[in-house]
Amino acid sequence: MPTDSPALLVADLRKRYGDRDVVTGLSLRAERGELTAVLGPNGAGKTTTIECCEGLRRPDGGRVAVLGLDRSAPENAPELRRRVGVMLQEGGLPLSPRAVDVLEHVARLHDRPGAAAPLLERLGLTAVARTRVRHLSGGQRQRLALACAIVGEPELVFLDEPTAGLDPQARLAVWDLVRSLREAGTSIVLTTHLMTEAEDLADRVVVVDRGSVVAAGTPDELRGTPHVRVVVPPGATAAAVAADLGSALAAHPRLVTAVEGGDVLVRHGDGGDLDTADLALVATALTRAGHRAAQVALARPTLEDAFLALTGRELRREAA
Ligand SMILES: Nc1ncnc2c1ncn2[C@@H]1O[C@H](COP(=O)(O)OP(=O)(O)OP(=O)(O)O)[C@@H](O)[C@H]1O
Repeated sequence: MPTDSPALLVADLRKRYGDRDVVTGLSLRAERGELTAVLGPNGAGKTTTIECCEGLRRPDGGRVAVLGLDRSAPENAPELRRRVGVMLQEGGLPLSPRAVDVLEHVARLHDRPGAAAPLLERLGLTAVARTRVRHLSGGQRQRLALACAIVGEPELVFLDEPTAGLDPQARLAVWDLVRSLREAGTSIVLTTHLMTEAEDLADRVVVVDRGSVVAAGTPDELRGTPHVRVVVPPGATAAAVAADLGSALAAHPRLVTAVEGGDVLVRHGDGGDLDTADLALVATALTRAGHRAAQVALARPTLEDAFLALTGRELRREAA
């Protein structure tokens, strides 16, 4: 069995529902011991992709290798069930048993499970441990589903939108747990449409839009470098301010001016970081060009900005 294989390798994955192509040649790689976030708007195909990786859906094309094992080979299924944890978006929990019984049942399916009680405590579920699943709130069920995914101490865990619908306190508890799993060396593949979740937790982010990967890298790589953002004052147009600023900065050819999203951005032509000295240069140039009312700031692009730049659409919008 290969030991240097990545936690997950997806190559040219394709899936259609009826006559609709939902995953259209998607390839990604998640390294062992890392947290890989699959980030994309609602409907981008994240769940479909992850369910193909979990063995819950049969792809129409492409290959999936999990921990170096071919996902489509039936003989690998028992081993993958032991070594991989899965948290489904809808929970997939039986409704009649009590929460603790579900968790202990799942734990017994694994070779070396962790203890149920500390996990319930960590996820704020101790008080409802003896409550039947059907009487748990949506957020409590979701946390129980997370507990079930990790109680077997799997090498790789798939978390499909683990914090969707949770209140801020429960969300922080889940993030905390996910961080400590990652620190303990578990490989994690997490889908999310929350930019902050990807930004704060992930070693690497795979950005998915309309069924394929549009970018992949560390959060820093995807965000790009700090730039100076000029908010155009009322009565002026971004194009006019950019043109005036470009002329005023002509003595500094490394500073490149462009219009983006209604603002004027100044970047390093060679891709380097801008600093406060560059900010001062831009502010002085704006004053010289007669745009004294413009607001200038050193800005670090967010993943939201990166997504907008890549797709021309906002992350929080439904995929068309
Ligand atoms: N079983 C199904 N039958 C038909 N269409 C489906 C099915 N499951 C998903 N779809 C459609 O496929 C597209 C991708 O859905 P998917 O759930 O994979 O996206 P997603 O990125 O996970 O979105 P979300 O963040 O909302 O969960 C959506 O348009 C969805 O309506």
